Amino acid sequence: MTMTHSKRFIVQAGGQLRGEHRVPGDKSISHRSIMLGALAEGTTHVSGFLEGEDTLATLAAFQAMGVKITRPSLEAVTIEGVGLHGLKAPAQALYLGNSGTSMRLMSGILAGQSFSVEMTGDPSLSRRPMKRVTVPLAQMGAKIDTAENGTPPLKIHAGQGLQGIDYTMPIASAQVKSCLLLAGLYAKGMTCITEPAPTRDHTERMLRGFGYPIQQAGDKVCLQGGGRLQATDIEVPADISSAAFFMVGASIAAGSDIILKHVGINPTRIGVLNILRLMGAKITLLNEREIGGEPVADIRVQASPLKGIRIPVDQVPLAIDEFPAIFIAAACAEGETILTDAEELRVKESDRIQVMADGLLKLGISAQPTPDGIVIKGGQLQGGIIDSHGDHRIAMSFTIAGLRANGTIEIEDCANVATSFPTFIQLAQTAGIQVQEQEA
Ligand SMILES: O=C(O)C1=C[C@@H](OP(=O)(O)O)[C@@H](O)[C@H](O)C1
Ligand SMILES: C=C(OP(=O)(O)O)C(=O)O
Repeated sequence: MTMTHSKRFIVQAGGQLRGEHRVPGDKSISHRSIMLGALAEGTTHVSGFLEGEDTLATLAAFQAMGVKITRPSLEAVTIEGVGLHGLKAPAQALYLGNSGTSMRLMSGILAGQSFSVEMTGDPSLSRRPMKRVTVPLAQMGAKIDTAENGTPPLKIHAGQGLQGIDYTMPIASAQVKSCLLLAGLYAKGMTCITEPAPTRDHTERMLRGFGYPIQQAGDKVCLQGGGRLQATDIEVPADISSAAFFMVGASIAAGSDIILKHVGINPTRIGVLNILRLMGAKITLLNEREIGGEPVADIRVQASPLKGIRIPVDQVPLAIDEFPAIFIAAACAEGETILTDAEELRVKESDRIQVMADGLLKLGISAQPTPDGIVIKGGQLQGGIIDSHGDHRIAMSFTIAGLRANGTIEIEDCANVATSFPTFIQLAQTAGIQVQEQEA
């Protein structure tokens, strides 16, 4: 399969962000709503679902395994759960597109099935490391074949009979933690996962929401296999990872004043908010409330001068997907911003350290990659041509950069923005960015 280069964004320099806007539903929660809804007993109704290519890949995969899933409207999904043991062998390999979350979490679920199944992905997903899940799953008893270097496709063999595990993760990864907890549902005995640093805890919250007991103490989370999930209704909040582009945009563009409605502010997801505040951003949380076990707020962001900082290492896992946007804030800040302990950025949809550094250099900003981070010196952004390498978050970050550039920015290979934020261009235009999308 060849990479699609089918879309290009053209961003005119300048502008400011105004108004009240709601970005689409949280991607992590949307994936999990399909997975847990499918494995539950009874009918789960989801509202606020992210209609993105990644989450639709998860949805289609469960349909292919015999789960009846309907969509009464674009953002509403009804899942008729089949119970933990009701999935059926799909007729062919499950194609998961660009979505690491789908493949890693589903490998935990599929390791517990009585049928064999193969998972494949696009060229980006086919380069991503899977040993982080296949190694501990093998310790639980699973038999999984990968390509030679531990990358997809993954072939999961039937009926291996999993055992619980007490596993300390070498990397802070919510995908690994979630994969093993989901495998733990099928395992004999207890499965316990210890994380080296806190990561997003949607799986734990949602398992509880589906009535599954979870024990948590400090950095360790445990569950006992062999229980059942009870269907529930899920209201998905707006995705802070999508809101992040507009939080940075409003901070850097003079005169901006924007409100982002109904955004999930789970403490394990608000690294971007904490980091921007440390840089001097003016961010106010309004109308804080809790919906379906997740904290939510409207986020007001007003333009304000930013300064470079050394990013606290404890914030790194809490802002892991927001760094491309944070790097644009750093490029507009006074002084140097230093990021360390973030080597994980090199194995996302692209090498986000190198690809962002290359792009920032093209726009006249000094950006020095290091093995586990980057040093960015704020300055005047110029116009230029950027290769997003098919990475949605790179494409959206350089769109926001246009607000502070002194020339037109052209961004290549943007089709994958639809994986997480299919309405990005319309929302960006409505909010005040002069951006056009072209077929390339
Ligand atoms: O669990 C999840 O939903 C996710 C976890 C993170 O990945 P890692 O677990 O690899 O850090 C994040 O980058 C990804 O976009 C979504
Ligand atoms: C890393 C990301 O997603 P995934 O791992 O699901 O591909 C992301 O959305 O930035």
